[in-house]
Amino acid sequence: MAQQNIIHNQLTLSLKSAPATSADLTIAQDLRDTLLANKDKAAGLAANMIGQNKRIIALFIGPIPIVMLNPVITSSSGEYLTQEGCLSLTGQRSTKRFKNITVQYQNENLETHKQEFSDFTAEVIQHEIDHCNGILI
Ligand SMILES: CSCC[C@H](NC=O)C(=O)O
Repeated sequence: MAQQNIIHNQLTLSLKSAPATSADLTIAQDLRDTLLANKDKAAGLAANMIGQNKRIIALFIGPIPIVMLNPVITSSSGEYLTQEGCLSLTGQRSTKRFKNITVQYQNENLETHKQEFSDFTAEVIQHEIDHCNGILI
């Protein structure tokens, strides 16, 4: 369980991540620790940003760091254009996002949840799921 370095290699970050299993819970803890260690500059992280190609993301919902394994967007609405940055890249880039999303994921106890998110939280989740698919802004 420890904070890890954020990687910036775009070739590595362009790989699609594999499904997460119960064998990957240490990665989930490391990702949460790394997010907390970067709380002044990061809203969210994906596991491939710490060199682990597994479908795990972490993000702040208010002050609370939330970890999601195998997140999938099951519905979305309200497309808009926005500008985003990324800890693994420099500068800001334009990207399309949805204002409202429904996400199915497993928590760190491997329990399945289905939840709706909106606005900035939804934007961060979309950004991190893109990372799981090897997509950078
Ligand atoms: C608005 S989405 C921005 C997400 C970004 N994290 C990188 O994966 C960050 O700045 O935390």
